[in-house]
Amino acid sequence: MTATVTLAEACKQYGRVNAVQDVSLTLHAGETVALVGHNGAGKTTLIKLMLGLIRPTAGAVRVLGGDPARGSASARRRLGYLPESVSFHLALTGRETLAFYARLKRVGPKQADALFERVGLAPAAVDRPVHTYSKGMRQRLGLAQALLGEPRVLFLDEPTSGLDPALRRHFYDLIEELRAGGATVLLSSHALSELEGRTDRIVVLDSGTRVADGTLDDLRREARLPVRVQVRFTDGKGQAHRSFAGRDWTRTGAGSYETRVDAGDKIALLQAVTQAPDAIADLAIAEPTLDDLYVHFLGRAEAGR
Ligand SMILES: Nc1ncnc2c1ncn2[C@@H]1O[C@H](COP(=O)(O)OP(=O)(O)OP(=O)(O)O)[C@@H](O)[C@H]1O
Repeated sequence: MTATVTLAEACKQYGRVNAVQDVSLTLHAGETVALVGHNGAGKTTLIKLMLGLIRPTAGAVRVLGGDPARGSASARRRLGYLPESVSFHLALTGRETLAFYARLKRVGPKQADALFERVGLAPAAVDRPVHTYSKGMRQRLGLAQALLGEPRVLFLDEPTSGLDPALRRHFYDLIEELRAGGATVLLSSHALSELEGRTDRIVVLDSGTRVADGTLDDLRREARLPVRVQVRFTDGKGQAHRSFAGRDWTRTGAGSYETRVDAGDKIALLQAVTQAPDAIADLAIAEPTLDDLYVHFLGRAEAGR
């Protein structure tokens, strides 16, 4: 895998605030990485370091083989950025706005026009002033701006906040296309549940420090959180089920019970549970969600302080 972004013990201090502390991180071509963390965890600061908008107080940042803060125009053209709050000149139309950014990136108007279709901005809207746009339309325009010049590395700060489910799905389809085309996509988000299955890797930041980094499976293995097994019995004899298959079960509804089991004991429990198939109307296994993992890693970081 080709590394496109490398941070080596990068730090950024604002006065006494350690916005980013000793973060080492490598992103690769064709990889979608989610950057998650609480408000003020340092996500935007980290993205600005990678964009070269600010310089690290200590450590090193390399993007596409160079120092992004030295910012050669050709290197910048290969980066795309969608900021958390997109603010456009409201009197300009969508087409004028994109043409403005296209000139800055030295991209021809044809490519800019093609992007409207790619991000799903309707032709009827393109020549209307931006002040008439809904939040979703502005976000599409923002994304078109970020995609100008076919960037090799894309930084998207809270890209789906405020978007309805259909728009979010369209947005993730686009991200998948970019990833398949070999781009590196880093997106910061608070919307953990929607990231599951949509990113290759998750990086958790807490108070400027990287506290976890891996695939969802890696994080699950590391966290060793219990798996929830839920069973619905064919009869409603409550008491008899509370110690079913040699475990304690908690009633969750009529005939439904739940128990928590270490990931390593899951198969043995399922074997025990399915010994009496006629007694079981339904069975479900709930792996720890990204929300569960996030709470775990933040709690662990707090305990270490
Ligand atoms: N220009 C700045 N001057 C001073 N402090 C700053 C500056 N930018 C960020 N900070 C501080 O650095 C820390 C990290 O902020 P940052 O915006 O990177 O967090 P974030 O994870 O993006 O937060 P959010 O999810 O709320 O957008 C915060 O304590 C913030 O107050």
